[in-house]
Amino acid sequence: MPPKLTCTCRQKKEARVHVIYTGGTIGMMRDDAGVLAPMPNELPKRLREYPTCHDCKYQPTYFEDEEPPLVVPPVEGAPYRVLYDIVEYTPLLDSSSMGMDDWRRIACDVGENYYRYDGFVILHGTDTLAYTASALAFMLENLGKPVVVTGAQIPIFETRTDGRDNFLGSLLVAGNYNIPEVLVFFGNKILRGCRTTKISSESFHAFDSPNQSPLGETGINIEINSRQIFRPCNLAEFSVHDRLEPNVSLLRFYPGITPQIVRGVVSEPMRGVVLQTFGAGNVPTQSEELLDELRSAVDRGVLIINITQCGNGMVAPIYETGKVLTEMGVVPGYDMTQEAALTKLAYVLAKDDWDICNKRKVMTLSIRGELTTNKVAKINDIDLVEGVARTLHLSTAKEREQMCRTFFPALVATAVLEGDVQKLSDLREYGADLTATNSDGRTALHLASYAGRLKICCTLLAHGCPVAARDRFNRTALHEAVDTDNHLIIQLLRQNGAELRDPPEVQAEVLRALAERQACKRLESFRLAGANLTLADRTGRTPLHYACQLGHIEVVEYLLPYYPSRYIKDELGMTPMDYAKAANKDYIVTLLRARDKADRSDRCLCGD
Ligand SMILES: NC(=O)C[C@H](N)C(=O)O
Repeated sequence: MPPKLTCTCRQKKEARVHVIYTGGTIGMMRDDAGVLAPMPNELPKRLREYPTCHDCKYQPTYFEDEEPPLVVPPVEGAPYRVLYDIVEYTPLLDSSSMGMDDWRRIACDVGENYYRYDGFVILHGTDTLAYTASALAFMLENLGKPVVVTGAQIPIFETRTDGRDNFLGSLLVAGNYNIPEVLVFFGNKILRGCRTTKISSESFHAFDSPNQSPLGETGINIEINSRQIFRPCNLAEFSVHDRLEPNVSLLRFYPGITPQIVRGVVSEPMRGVVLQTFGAGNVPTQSEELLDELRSAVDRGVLIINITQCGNGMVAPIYETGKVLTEMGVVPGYDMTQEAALTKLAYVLAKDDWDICNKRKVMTLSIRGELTTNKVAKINDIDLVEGVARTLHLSTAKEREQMCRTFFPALVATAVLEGDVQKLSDLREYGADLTATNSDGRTALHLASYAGRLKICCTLLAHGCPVAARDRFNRTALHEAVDTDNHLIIQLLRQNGAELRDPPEVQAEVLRALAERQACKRLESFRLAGANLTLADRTGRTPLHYACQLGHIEVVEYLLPYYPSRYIKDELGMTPMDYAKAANKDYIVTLLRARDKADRSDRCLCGD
């Protein structure tokens, strides 16, 4: 029999928050010498006695078999009354003593209680709080509820404590806001967990997220910047990834660092290393020995990530001293904090079903909003690709490749139609195949020729897009350029070896129709594309025969220079002149005679 609720249902607007108390200053007490140490069983007991932390008059809804929950006193503007319970860890730890096993324990406890609560608060020491918050952000996959990590600089039992505000603020955020992220609430700021770093050992504003503005702030009101929230665009079920690779390390460069020190860090059994380099990602390049240590580690399969020592900004390949790392296969970590880079590396390396290429790739992508890459900033379409990869839960290289095969042609087509050469190059760099064909067998070059995009045609040809590719209607890019009378593109394609290659009888029919329709511009397009304007149809008649018979003066004038002989006879033995005379096209007869005269005098001048 399920346990009974003390109220028939949750009729009241209540939210349930599960608090996990791991240790840290927030719950510590001072001994006579003023030294702080954790005190087991004190925090939950005392909180019931603090009117600011527990409203003893409120009748909460809870199951008969559980302890009555604590209740946050009413807060103006908060939609829900927050009920909370606390589980206390044994032993309570100063966060300096915490490690991967503790992150795993917290993640699993969140996992086990996930569906019973609306949100979670983790009470934690401040010293390594940013590491735990970052690790949880990666380990809690497809998180759909807030998990707020907080602590204090002064214990909650003391008069000047910051712990009470941090604790209550965290409870309110966890119970009232739909923020599906691991957050850090500290000193009135709501920060993304995997962007956070500790910046002060004394200030109440002990945390900051250097490359990302806060997700919210508390003042008179709680203000949430909803645009900043990282919302997973999928409906996948929440899960805990509880494995982490322990053999990961941080290596901070400093002037004078020796190859031996580098070797000590990157050698067996190390599987991943985060380099904290100078400025925009630079290392000393004078020592080949030092670079060789890194190079051979990468070759052995050690996943090495490059982040900056600077509090602000990101690694970017703008200096020779930084480029050397990228060239040897060190992966840029952009603007990740050291906490995010290390914990992400431990998480990614423990994904046994991902191959090394995929692991390297994921390290450069934002999977929880932990980094900004200049690539993503440069081209929004790639956000789309990443978004779709996340939505579809694509994690293996093969799955991503399949998705890209579907997506890239559409993105390439957009870049082609917009004439955006930069976007096209970005897409290519990102893995798009510019020579690919769609289901109709058409290439990007077909489209660019049709759309009249000369520069795009040049780029595509330079990247090996086949000039002679025929679609399922047997048409080439040259046909597209002819059909749109784009003479510059026709010439470009011809210079690159394009040919019409249509059967002569087909070409002759087309040219006849053009002469009849007086389409001189199109005739010129065909000529530039390599067509022979004197081609005769099945009756032996050329375009000039038809133009003369119909009296199309402009067409006759256009065609004449391309006819070395105007006395071509059709199957009836008739020349163009015969047709002009028979149809009484006197002006054309005059034109043809004038042309004969001019030819004769040309021949005399040449001495023929
Ligand atoms: N303010 C604190 O919580 C510092 C403490 N040493 C800890 O990290 O557990």
